[in-house]
Amino acid sequence: MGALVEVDGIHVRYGDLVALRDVSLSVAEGEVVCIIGPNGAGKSTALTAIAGGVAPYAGDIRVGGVSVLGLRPEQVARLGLSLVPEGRHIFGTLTVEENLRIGGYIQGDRAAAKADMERLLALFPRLAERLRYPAGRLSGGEQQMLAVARAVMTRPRLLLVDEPSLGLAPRIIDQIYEILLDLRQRAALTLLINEQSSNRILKHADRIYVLRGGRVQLEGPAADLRDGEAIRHAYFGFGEAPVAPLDAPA
Ligand SMILES: Nc1ncnc2c1ncn2[C@@H]1O[C@H](COP(=O)(O)OP(=O)(O)OP(=O)(O)O)[C@@H](O)[C@H]1O
Repeated sequence: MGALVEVDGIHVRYGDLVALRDVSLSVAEGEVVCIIGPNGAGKSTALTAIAGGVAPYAGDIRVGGVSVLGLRPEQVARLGLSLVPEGRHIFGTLTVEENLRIGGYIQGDRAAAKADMERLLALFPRLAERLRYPAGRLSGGEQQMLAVARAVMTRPRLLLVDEPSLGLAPRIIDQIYEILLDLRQRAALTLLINEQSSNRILKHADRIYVLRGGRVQLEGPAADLRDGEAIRHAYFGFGEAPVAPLDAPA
């Protein structure tokens, strides 16, 4: 069997702006793959394209061997994919429990959804303590946990997560990653994660793609890139002075 996700030379534009140029990437079943890159590199566009939210004008994207071109996002979701978008998009006026039920509703099987919710709440004790809170009152980290938990309630085999660290304290980011990696084991999840900075990711990912200016500048096993030098060059451009340390806030 081929890779679970195969992105094959895609080009994406918004009007006159070309956001992705000839981007190819793949994610094998069970892998944790991370796309890193600065603001505007095209990371969100890549995830959105895989999830069927924006159509490439050239190239192909296959999930589980099926081309997603021409499919609506809900049809792509049925191939076993769930996207946790940047900014989380939880329903702020609904309770934590209601948000999770929506994920379960999408899955369809009520008994299985109930069992899933119980298992997930054991993994997310902070959510379990706040089941009846309006989700909009949760902290940023708790909202991120809820967004991940809700996505997992749809029983995906592939979870796409757009910048899970954004705006969160280091300790909370570590917790989110612990949970993501735990879910990878327990729920047999394959993960494709966008991040702006690389230090945590190099610890957790199997493979890395560096995107800048809409192009893949570098790809490789995280273990080969740990010293950070190749990533710095790809991230900032050869011959250009780094404008900020990789992990400095944007
Ligand atoms: N809906 C849209 N309409 C027009 N331009 C867009 C749209 N979405 C993204 N862009 C542009 O496409 C380029 C890539 O954006 P994208 O959000 O994919 O980058 P990113 O790497 O995810 O950046 P960030 O880390 O800031 O989210 C940027 O120049 C952005 O302004």
